[in-house]
Amino acid sequence: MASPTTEDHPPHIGIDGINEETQQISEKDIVLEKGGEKDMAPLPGSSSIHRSSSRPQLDVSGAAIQGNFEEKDPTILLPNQSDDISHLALDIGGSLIKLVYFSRHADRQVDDRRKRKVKERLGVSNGSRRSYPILGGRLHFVKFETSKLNECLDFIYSKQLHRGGMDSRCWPSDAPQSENAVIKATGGGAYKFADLFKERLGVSIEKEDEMNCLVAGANFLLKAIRHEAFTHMEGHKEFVQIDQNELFPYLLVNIGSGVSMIKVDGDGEFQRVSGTNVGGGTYWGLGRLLTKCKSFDELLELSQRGDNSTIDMLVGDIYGGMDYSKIGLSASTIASSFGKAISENKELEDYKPEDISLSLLRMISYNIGQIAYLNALRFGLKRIFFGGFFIRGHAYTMDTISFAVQFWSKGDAQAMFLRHEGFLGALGAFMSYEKHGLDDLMVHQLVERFPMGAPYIGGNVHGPPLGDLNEKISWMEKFVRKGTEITAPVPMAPPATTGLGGFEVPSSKGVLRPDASKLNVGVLHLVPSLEVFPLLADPRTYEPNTIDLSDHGELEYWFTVLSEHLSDLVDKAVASEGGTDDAKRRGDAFARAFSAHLARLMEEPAAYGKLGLANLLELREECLREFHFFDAYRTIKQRENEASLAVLPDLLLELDSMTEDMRLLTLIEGVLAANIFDWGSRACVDLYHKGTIIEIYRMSRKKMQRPWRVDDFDAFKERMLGSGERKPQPHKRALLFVDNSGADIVLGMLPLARELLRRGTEVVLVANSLPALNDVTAMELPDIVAEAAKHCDILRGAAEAGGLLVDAMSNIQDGYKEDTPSVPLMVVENGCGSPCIDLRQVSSELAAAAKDADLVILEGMGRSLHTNYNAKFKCDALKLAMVKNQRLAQKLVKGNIYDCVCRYEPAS
Ligand SMILES: CC(C)(COP(=O)(O)O)[C@@H](O)C(=O)NCCC(=O)O
Ligand SMILES: [Mn+2]
Repeated sequence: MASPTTEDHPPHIGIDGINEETQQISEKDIVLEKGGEKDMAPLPGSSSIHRSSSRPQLDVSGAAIQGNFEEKDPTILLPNQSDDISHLALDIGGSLIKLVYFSRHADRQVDDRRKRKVKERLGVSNGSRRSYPILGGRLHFVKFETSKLNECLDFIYSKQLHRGGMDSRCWPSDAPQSENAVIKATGGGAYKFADLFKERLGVSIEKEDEMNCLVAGANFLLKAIRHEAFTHMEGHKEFVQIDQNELFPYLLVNIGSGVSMIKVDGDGEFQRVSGTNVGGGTYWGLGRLLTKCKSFDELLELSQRGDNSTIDMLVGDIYGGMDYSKIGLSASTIASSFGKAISENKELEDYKPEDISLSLLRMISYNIGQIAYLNALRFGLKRIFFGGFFIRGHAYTMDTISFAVQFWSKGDAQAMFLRHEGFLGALGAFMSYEKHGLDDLMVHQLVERFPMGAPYIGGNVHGPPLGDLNEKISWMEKFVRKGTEITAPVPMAPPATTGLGGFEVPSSKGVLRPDASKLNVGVLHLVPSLEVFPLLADPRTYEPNTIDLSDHGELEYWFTVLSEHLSDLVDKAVASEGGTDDAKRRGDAFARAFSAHLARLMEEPAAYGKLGLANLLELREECLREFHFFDAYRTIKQRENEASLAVLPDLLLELDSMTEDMRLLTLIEGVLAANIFDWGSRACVDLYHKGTIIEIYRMSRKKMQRPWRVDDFDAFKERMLGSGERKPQPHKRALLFVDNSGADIVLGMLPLARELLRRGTEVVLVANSLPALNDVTAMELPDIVAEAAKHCDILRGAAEAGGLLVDAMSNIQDGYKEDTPSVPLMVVENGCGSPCIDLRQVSSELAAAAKDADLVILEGMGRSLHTNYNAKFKCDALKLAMVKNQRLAQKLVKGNIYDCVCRYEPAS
């Protein structure tokens, strides 16, 4: 093997991100000044991560939750904490600077009685929280070209990241700066630019060993991020579920300017087993000389149009166009990179730059893939993860590396790539801050978001300062004008392979935008209070999405649906904010941002992780919130609630006059019929022009004849009412995942809840934490229940018992109240703000409520069809929805729009 190993220690060996020049500088800067002592930076391969003690640390003594303990992002008061914590870390490589920084969530101090009552009644515990608190907050990933270091320093300064507090709302920027402010950094530039940081920002760089950081970063990502690792073969990206218990050992191949290969055996347990000096720097350096390209990305983009057979010597060139099939080589396999150049009487100018670029890319990628595999073989490692910014999410590079690994291992080993490929070192440096509390965060406590702005910062497209809405909007306005390519979906060509050997031409074509890799990572929201829903039969195999958008036809269809909804949604959103000029401007920016996301995902569906329909619907809501539209359907919801509450007394009278059997059927019919009030469905919205709310409700009720398309009503009835003389035990506690406002909740789910209460079952209404379309929220529900309770003793008694009526009932005449003890009716928030629900990440109050529940009712298309249709529960489950989309009806239930689903599954 041509590449040197660690034992050789040749002077030219490439360490990721450090070129020869920076290494020389590092040699003299490697001695750290620390109180006059000389402290050597740890050598690569040392076995544990260096925990700084000179760094100010979070002082968690006396820590307490401020305000309400069950806040989604609880604020934790650290009374003994001085404000000089700087959770910013850097990886300053030869070509790129990577920043990871933490910002605390804005405080959301709502004095919410409902939550306190729920906590009291359900005994909500700390859940999986550890003994010391972690701050709810966000991890941001940003990068700059090293040549634009000044921009990076400006960015740090503008956000005051060096001053201690990450978030000017928490730690005012005019707070006195700590004398000894320190920032953790790794990479050669941590040595090279230390003085500049001191001069420009007044901060000292505390150097962290590069290998330690890479490993710590990779371990964190592989354990904490669900869709982090993926395979990439012949243009097809597939996320790999990593079982934490089977993660180690693995080979980490970090491709920076040079390449490091590290055998990782555990947290802080690793050894740099090999490396090669032929890496990203080689591609860029040679490529620049040979093609005159001005940037790495330009060179990479050039390769997309290249044909390496004009310059590489292929097997076919040697064998007269034939395969050498006896040893498994096709005619198109590269026999010798650049080999044709020796036999042709040509000069450099005679070769196309694009062919040269492709030839170089293939040469280097194959070489790295092959060396990586040989090292995996040497140590018996099955998993190889490739990271580093050489890869840049570039499909062809990944395909080439994968091909090499597959080819040489004969399919035994697999190359895997990481979404945060370039941030391993910076993340590791971040992890080296002591007691930030992130080391053992779990997958369900992290939610990744893709705001407009953050991913674009640095490089040639500049994003707005995060959090500044106004600048974000003007940036969106400029951005769409500038980056037109992002709004134009690129069709995906099927890969062209040649059977035995390599690819003829890059199989993963498409436009490589210069900012491509910036779009692949979002902001990690750390929400310590999220938990896995305890009633899932098997959380490991649970997949929330029913519709897998990796099917291109599906993807195209839903993208069209969402694009067509957009102008209507913008109108509603703008109207909800009074139709002001500011609202219109924000509406415009939202539409641009969401369209840009759609275009990006159309081009690369797995760019943000595994993509299902639920993710798209959630992205839309997130995007609205990003442009400060917090409840676009507020007025519509209010109007529909009022209209439905007005007819509720008549409905209850009608129900009470029925037999038990008849009543149960009418109640389920009522839920299905009222689910027609869905402002997310194009067909339903068209219907609303044709009549009043009550007229549409009646029409829908009339069409409810059984059998429904999926009809397990008889089984459900038998469980509820028994058969013959046998009267079954009522359920102890039912969780009702409610959906829309208006008729859906008032005339559908509340009467069903009332029936369960009447039968002695405790009822927990589970509603959204944040608004999404016309879904009812947990904040809104107590008032609706209180209004309904004015007409119903059962609801009133239960709501009182559940602590829902403290305020709302004070205006009811005393004479009306009864003292009969009642099973409680409660309301809990589900932890999300989407029309769908991922039960791997729910609020801790819902998780607590689930502990004693033996019946789950999921209602609506989002929660029971788009997600959870195939979910299995430990307890009885009923899924109720009207299918309000023709294509979904055909695909899921082989039926038609407005068909209904009543799916009952006893405890598994
Ligand atoms: C967004 C929704 C899931 C909401 O449905 P719900 O959960 O309220 O029943 C649904 O309206 C939907 O899938 N709409 C997009 C498809 C369409 O317009 O046909
Ligand atoms: Mn809904």
